[in-house]
Amino acid sequence: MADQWREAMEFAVQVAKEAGAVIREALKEDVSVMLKSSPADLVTATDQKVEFGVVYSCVEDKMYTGRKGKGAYCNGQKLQVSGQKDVTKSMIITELGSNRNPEIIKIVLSNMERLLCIPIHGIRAVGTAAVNMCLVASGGADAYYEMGIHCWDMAAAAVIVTEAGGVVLDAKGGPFDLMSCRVIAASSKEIGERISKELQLIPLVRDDGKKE
Ligand SMILES: O=P([O-])([O-])O[C@@H]1[C@@H](O)[C@H](O)[C@@H](O)[C@H](O)[C@@H]1O
Ligand SMILES: [Mg+2]
Repeated sequence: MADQWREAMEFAVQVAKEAGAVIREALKEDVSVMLKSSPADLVTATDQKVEFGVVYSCVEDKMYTGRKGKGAYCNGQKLQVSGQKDVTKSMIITELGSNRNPEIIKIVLSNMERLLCIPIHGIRAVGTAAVNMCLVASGGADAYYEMGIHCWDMAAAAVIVTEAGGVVLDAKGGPFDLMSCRVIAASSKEIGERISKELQLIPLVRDDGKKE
């Protein structure tokens, strides 16, 4: 796993340099620094725009990478979303999340119920936002949505999804907002927007602390 992290680090440093970003010394240090500071994904932004993302799924030993305008890859193989547009044929990933407030749990479950009743084909939960989004990028699922996650959960994978031909949207529809703590990643705009119509929003505190 350390080798994979080093590879991710080297890729990150190389792309960041090309993008003219200032690289923090910590990024060049030992892999253990990264393991402490970034558990699942690694991302560097230029002018507040995400340029590239790396997600490493240690369970499967899969390294997902995506770079704006240059495509998305898994272990070197080009990624492409399923392209599914028909929500009734869609396999959707979501998570139960970590919030144990009974009112929030009710919303999470009722959102799943509404989607199942459209009907959609099925729902899966893999366990982590970053890998869920990469599954959409690789065509293994047609969409993923979640509310209550953070910018570090989705920044890297958002590039990977869009570079694989998918879309990232806000959970209420409209443009994706990295600081909003919610996302829909989909294989097509049609499926993403259809899902957003069914979702009751969960009250959240944004990552940047701004009011909605
Ligand atoms: O354990 P935690 O960091 O609060 O939160 C988890 C996230 O890290 C994960 O990416 C998300 O998809 C899960 O649903 C869960 O919420
Ligand atoms: Mg987390």
